[in-house]
Parts: sequence; C-alpha cells; structure tokens
Amino acid sequence: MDETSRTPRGTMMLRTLAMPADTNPAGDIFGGWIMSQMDLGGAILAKELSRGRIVTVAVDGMSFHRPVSVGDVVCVYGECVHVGRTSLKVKVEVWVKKVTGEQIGDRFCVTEATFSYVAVGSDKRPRVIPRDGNAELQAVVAQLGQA
Ligand SMILES: CC(=O)SCCNC(=O)CCNC(=O)[C@H](O)C(C)(C)COP(=O)(O)OP(=O)(O)OC[C@H]1O[C@@H](n2cnc3c(N)ncnc32)[C@H](O)[C@@H]1OP(=O)(O)O
Repeated sequence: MDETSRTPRGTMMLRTLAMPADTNPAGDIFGGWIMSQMDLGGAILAKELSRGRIVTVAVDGMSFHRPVSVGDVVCVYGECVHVGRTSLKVKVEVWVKKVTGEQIGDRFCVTEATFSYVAVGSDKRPRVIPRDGNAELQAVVAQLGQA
C-alpha cells in the first residue's frame, strides 16, 4: 500500500522536532538519528509490556521511504507484533507531519522496521516476560491470538 494513503499503525510512543543538528551533509535529517528515535520509541513499548529492563537484539526490514526535513514534526508509532518467552517484536513506523511551507498539514510514513527486544535481568541475561497480572501484555497476546 502507498505509505501516504493509510494511517499509522500502533500507538504514538514519541513525538519530537527534527533539528538542524540532526542533518547529514546534504541537509536532510540523518538516518542514524531517525533509527535512534525508532529504537527509543520501540523500547518504551517493550519496557512497558515486559515490565522492566530490555535490550535491543535485532532490527529487521529497515526501509527509508522519504527524507525528513528540518522543522518536520517526527512521530514514532509502535505496535507489538509478537510476544515470546523472553523477547518481543515491535513494528515501528515513523510519520512526519509538515507544519510549515507548501505541504503544511501533510502526514506521511517516512521509515519503518521491526525491532526485537529481549527482557533482561540485573545480570543482563534473558528473563521471562511476566504474564500473570500483566493486563497490558495479556491484551496484546489476546489480540495476536497467542493466548
Ligand atoms: C551491541 C550493542 O550494544 S547493541 C545495543 C544494545 N543491545 C545489547 O547490548 C544486546 C546485546 N546482546 C545480548 O546481550 C544477548 O544477545 C541477549 C541477552 C540479548 C540475548 O542473549 P542470548 O544468549 O542470545 O539469549 P537466548 O538465546 O536465550 O535468546 C533469548 C531470546 O532472544 C531471542 N533472540 C536472540 N537473538 C535474536 C535475534 N538476533 N533476533 C531476534 N530474537 C533473538 C530468542 O529468540 C529468545 O526469545 P524467546 O525467549 O522469546 O524465545
């Protein structure tokens, strides 16, 4: 589907402004900054669902659809698409909202990827993601049909 003709997937986890300090030599926003925002947004969701410390273990299917410009409002959406024993997968999308210029009001998806997070304990080893009493996780598991 054309990324401009749909709505964001998931919940908005982060909203920020693309600043001049985040540009590449061509003047567009640096892809590494966008990936960092994606990891932060996905990690917030993973921490909430797993109720504790997590680490990023993999990133799959990173696609940059359109450039981001200084002054764009950058919104990171996350949706949990898999719950494992100690790991979670979060589909992350970055959407831009134009707030100045000829495109004002336009919203479109600029980047997407799937981030894998592993819940870890204080020893930095994988820990089992708690399900009992974890209503938020239970809701996700039920929605995914993994119950
Ligand atoms: C290097 C960096 O600084 S990157 C940024 C921050 N990230 C990190 O520091 C993480 C570094 N990596 C690690 O510490 C380890 O690889 C750990 C703790 C994440 C995993 O340790 P492992 O011994 O591989 O764990 P183990 O094999 O038991 O797997 C644990 C879970 O991770 C999942 N997993 C492991 N590797 C991957 C991978 N590449 N992609 C997706 N899931 C993975 C497993 O499927 C398993 O999930 P499940 O329990 O839900 O079935």
